[in-house]
Amino acid sequence: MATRSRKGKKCTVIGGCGFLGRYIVERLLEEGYTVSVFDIAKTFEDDRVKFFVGDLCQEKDLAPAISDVQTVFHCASPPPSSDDRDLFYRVNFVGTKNIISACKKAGVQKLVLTSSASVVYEGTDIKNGTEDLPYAKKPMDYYTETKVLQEKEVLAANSPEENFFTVAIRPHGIFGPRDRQLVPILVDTARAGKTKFMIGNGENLVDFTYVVNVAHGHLLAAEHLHKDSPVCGKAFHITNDEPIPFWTFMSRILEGLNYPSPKMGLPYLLIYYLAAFLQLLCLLLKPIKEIKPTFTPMRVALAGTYHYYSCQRAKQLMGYKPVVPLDEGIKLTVKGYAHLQNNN
Ligand SMILES: NC(=O)C1=CN([C@@H]2O[C@H](COP(=O)(O)OP(=O)(O)OC[C@H]3O[C@@H](n4cnc5c(N)ncnc54)[C@H](O)[C@@H]3O)[C@@H](O)[C@H]2O)C=CC1
Ligand SMILES: CC(C)=CCC[C@@H](C)[C@H]1CC[C@H]2C3=C(CC[C@]12C)[C@@]1(C)CCC(=O)C[C@@H]1CC3
Repeated sequence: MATRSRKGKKCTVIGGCGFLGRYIVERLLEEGYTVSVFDIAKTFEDDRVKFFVGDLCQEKDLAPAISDVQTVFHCASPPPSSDDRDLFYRVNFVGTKNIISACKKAGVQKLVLTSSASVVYEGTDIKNGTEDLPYAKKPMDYYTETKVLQEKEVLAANSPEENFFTVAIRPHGIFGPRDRQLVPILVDTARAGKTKFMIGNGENLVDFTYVVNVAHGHLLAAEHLHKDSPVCGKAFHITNDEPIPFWTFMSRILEGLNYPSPKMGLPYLLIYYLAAFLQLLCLLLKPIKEIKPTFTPMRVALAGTYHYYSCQRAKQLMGYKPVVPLDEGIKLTVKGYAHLQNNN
């Protein structure tokens, strides 16, 4: 009993120096957990946290970081903007198999994976999609392709007979202060004068999820992960439960940072096929010059289609509900990015 209670509040966050990972760490500390962080790069200091710097692609690096802990949170991934197929495969697929193997050897009881709602997205409308939707047969990019492989691996590893329980959390469009993808890329796009027009008619509803709600969903999942729990071996959408027109959300952020927001829409299919052509051109020119287009087919699809998800399963099985409403999350985010304000 002593061993179990001693391990009970000890956990490791793999990818804990990242945008979401650090919020999970902060939430765990608030809840009285003993927290270790494993990451390939240490990006912050906190005397309450034990840091392990290593590469999850090397299973031997993992062992010291997960020794004597009950729960591992795995939220490491290469940035979705990367186009390095091999990196995605090594980190998200092979690396995740390393984590499963290392957890089982170390006697870790719970593995909480940060997956993505995008694992069912193929660039066409999804309205109030449930977790029962099939995995994307034709993922739109390498990132999504390896997130599908990763989630399948983790859920299949759920093994009550080995006292090893797994769960996958599927957030979508995570935003908040310290984000490295959404707001910084949006501001760069605005500064390049590329947000004069919106893609599509601006009516498509999308889930954007304030980061504290995602961290909250991860802790709820860990707390409900135990023998005979209906949570084991399942995926859960975690959203703000407030789908919003994509360009309304973007305009709120842009105007909050004093950038002009798009007023006119361009035909979605025209921009999508233009983006696909540009992607092919960049591929052909790669041996001569590396060009990274802002509007990739995936981003155009995300900007021009409906994609919002039901979190009913998380509400029913984990008692999930967002702790920060969307409007408040947007205000906190704008405030957190004052340094990116338009001063012209
Ligand atoms: N940002 C978003 O909108 C969404 C993100 N996700 C998922 O959430 C998770 C966290 O995403 P973010 O916090 O946005 O990413 P991030 O890039 O801020 O954090 C990822 C962390 O993983 C670490 N990492 C990468 N490769 C590693 C390796 N080989 N060994 C050890 N550590 C490594 C990085 O150093 C970084 O600290 C990812 O799994 C991502 O797929 C899911 C849905 C939406
Ligand atoms: C069209 C344009 C240039 C918009 C600027 C914002 C975009 C960079 C974000 C809008 C939706 C975001 C998003 C993700 C990354 C950043 C955006 C494309 C993810 C692909 C990140 C990883 C995931 O798991 C799914 C996310 C979907 C939404």
